[in-house]
Amino acid sequence: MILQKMPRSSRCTGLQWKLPAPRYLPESRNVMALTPSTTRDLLTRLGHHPKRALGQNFLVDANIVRKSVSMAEVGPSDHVVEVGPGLGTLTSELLASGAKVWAIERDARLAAHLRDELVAPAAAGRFDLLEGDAMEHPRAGLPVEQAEAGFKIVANLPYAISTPWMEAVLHAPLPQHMVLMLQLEAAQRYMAKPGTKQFGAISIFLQAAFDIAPGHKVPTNCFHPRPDVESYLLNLVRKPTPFIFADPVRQLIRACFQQRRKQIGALLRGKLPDDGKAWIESLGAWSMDARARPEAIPVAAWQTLAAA
Ligand SMILES: C[S@@+](CC[C@H](N)C(=O)[O-])C[C@H]1O[C@@H](n2cnc3c(N)ncnc32)[C@H](O)[C@@H]1O
Repeated sequence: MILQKMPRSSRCTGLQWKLPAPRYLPESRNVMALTPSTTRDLLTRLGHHPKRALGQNFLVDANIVRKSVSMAEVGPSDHVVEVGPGLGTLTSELLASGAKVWAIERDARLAAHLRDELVAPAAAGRFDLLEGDAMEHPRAGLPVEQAEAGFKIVANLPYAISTPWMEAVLHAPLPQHMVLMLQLEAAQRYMAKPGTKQFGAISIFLQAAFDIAPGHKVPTNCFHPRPDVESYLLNLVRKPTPFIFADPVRQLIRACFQQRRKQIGALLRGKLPDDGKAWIESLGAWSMDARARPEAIPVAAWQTLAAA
């Protein structure tokens, strides 16, 4: 499905975004407006029933699609990773921006559809599709040299893998920018501040490397079929000096949050050569001591644990 003549007004209630003009793929072979009914028709034509296990809730709102691409400021020189292109809705808009897209899709039927529809002359050489599991290829097969030179990620993620996938992505080389559709609850955990119930290991790993730019709640009627949960479009911009936690430190932090009501002094006993005493002393800079609970300790303090 190639998008054209997208409606300017959002079908989703409550969203008042200033939108760029729609962009088109000039050589489209199968022109179709993006609406719930055209999406249903396409699924019928493909004989495809959305799979709950693969989180197949397809975007049916052109404004959200355009907004995702414009939030990531995608342009012709960009290399963009997309996880789960599905019917190719977001992919088409990414390609229309002139970017090179590296996508990974697990569903064989959808992958075949994408190969048929998106290897259009307009996108020739700019669409690289891997059929497989994003947990095995979190960057969709983007070559390491290209990843090091710079890339972005724009995706409507399968919600079931969002956190382990995010953990995998938070290793070097990091994307410059990520715009991700997520379950609202997951987004709230990623954005959580210390001292809140949602603050956890993933909040620390993510916020050490990325600044959180303004995002948006997305209503369930922007998808077909409608998901049971609320969604959020998360906008993440890599920090000028991003911090990446080494795996052993991540394990230690995760272990601390598994007993989040315990005091940090007790949690680190036997886990570090000096039982973490020197690091705990350094928590004084944040007016904390051995009695602090993991959820109260700020991201900057956790970063110094790497040196302990
Ligand atoms: C929420 S849908 C998004 C589809 C499309 N991008 C859209 O916005 O309409 C998630 C997509 O991810 C695919 N998917 C699910 N698990 C996956 C995995 N482990 N690796 C790669 N793709 C996966 C699904 O088949 C589906 O196409």
